[in-house]
Amino acid sequence: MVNKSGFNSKEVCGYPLSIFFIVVNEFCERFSYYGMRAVLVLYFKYFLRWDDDLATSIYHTFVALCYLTPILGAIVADSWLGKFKTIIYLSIVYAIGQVAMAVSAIHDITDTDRDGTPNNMTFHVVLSMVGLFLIALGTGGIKPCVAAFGGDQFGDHQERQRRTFFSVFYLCINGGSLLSTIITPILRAQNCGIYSKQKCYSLAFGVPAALMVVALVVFIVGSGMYYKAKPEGNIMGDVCKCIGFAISNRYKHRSKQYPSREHWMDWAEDKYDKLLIAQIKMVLKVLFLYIPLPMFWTLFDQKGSRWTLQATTMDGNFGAIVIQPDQMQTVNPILILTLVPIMDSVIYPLIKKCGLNFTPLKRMTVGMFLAALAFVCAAVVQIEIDVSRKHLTYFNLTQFVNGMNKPVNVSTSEIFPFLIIIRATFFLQSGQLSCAFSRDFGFGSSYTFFIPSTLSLGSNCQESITGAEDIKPNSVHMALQVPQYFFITAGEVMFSVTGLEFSYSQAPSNMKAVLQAGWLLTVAIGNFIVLIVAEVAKLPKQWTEYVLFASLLLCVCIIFSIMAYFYTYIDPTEIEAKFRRNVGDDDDDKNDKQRKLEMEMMKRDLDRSDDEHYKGKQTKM
Ligand SMILES: C[C@H](N)C(=O)N[C@@H](CC(=O)O)C(=O)O
Repeated sequence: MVNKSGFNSKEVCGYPLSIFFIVVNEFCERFSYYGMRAVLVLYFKYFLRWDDDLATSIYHTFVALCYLTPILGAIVADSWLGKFKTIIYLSIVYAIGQVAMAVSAIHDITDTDRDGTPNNMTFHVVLSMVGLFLIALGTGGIKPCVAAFGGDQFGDHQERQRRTFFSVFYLCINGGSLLSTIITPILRAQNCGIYSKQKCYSLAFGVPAALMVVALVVFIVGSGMYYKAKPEGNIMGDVCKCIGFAISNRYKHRSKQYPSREHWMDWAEDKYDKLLIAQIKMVLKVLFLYIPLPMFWTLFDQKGSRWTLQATTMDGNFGAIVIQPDQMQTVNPILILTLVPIMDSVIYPLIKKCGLNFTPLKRMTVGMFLAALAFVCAAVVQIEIDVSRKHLTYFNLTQFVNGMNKPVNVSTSEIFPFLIIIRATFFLQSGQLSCAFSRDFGFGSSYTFFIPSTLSLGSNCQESITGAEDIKPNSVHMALQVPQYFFITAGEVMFSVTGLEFSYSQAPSNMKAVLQAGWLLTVAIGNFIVLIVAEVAKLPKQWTEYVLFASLLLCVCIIFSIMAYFYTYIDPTEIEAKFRRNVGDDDDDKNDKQRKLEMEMMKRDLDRSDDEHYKGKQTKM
């Protein structure tokens, strides 16, 4: 197949062979990212010994950084290295970051007294922060490049195949996320260590690190097959310069003696191309609409922090299997994989059949509302938990009272025979003699065991050890989190999937990446808002914080619906074509005056947005 730039690529069933490598790369990379992210907040809390607030703050700072760096990646790729090299270099940075995380979680490195806890916590904190910074740089930097690089592999005649590629790409993201969110919490729950045993965070970070190396190798293997477009120049820089010039020119001509112009961007006309100005106006219109959006992400991304911490105080025993608190996050990709097809093939067509025009902005508004509802559910669950228990912890706190007149060493290993139940085996040792006994634990329970003075070490001590329950096991079941996951994921489908499509359709051809970067920026800001609200509000009860977030999103949802009502959909391709016809056509026999008149009319059209409508009709909201 020869694509638009004359590049000859191998094809399989009408698809460029090269996309196979890109899709596998994405699967492994998302596995790596979501796998590491799933256990991150618990690593902060139980390995680094941070409190819930600090763990939540650093978690959201990290996520925010991951969504800030795409701008950097897009600039580097477009104006300097090109997408291929950017992906390779930043993937190496990313893999190094993941390895640093895995090493930072090996407690034996600094566990000089071999009691299972690190003795130099600063080493672990610094190494993990460096690791997280490199991961944020890597994952964010390649984010805008990989999907676009995949899109580049298709020729103009392969529109249908390109669309299918993006669907498969999205499925790979969620497939990778689903699998890793199941696997890494299992790895994290194991005990491992050289001298003493600890929860195996090193393995939970090590496997994502290995997957990132696999992602890189797969991408490099496909190297000879890719179409590698040359960097197109820094469009983001051009946009900023043009806006900067419009503002400074407007300021220079602020005196009344200068006639005003229809739009403030028109002040850039003295230096910049009219087409570029028209394209920037389209982008600004959408960016203005983005202003309330971060609040959605503020709630959405708390799945990995507050909701996971909430799950640690709940009972994960589902009969045949025991679900780890961090594994509850898998409900999101599972629901995504089921809800997206249901929405597309049943719900939306049904709404259309009822005669309702469920436009993208209406869907996004409903998505916000559903996310607010999810937090109301989270608040109700939290009240239930607070009523059921006072001491909240997932990990079993166990202490021993030694009735013998000699010191006894106690060590433990937890066994998960395919996650059937949490069973801990304790080894008691004094000199050469030892014995073992096992107990089943409920989630969150705490026990004190009594070692009787008559205990005979060296024989079976299963029956001799008695225990008293200090803290009852968590009684509120993790299944109660399913409604909040359902609403937040339904919200994600309506808000995020629609929003991405909306941004793409409303962006001028050369500025789709700019709008994608703007979209990702809303995610970053949303994560910063979590920090600000949590810090400023400092609410004593967790459920009140959930209610506060739900109320804030509800207010923002109302503001967004009003803004959306006044938005009129445009068709950027048509507007661009009109401009090109008029600006670049030297053979045109129209005289300058007439051409100028037409240009003015089009500009007015664009400013008022009353000639182009969503799907050819006047569509508000
Ligand atoms: C796993 C999420 N449901 C998902 O689809 N995430 C996307 C979009 C995003 O959050 O950036 C992804 O990881 O690319």
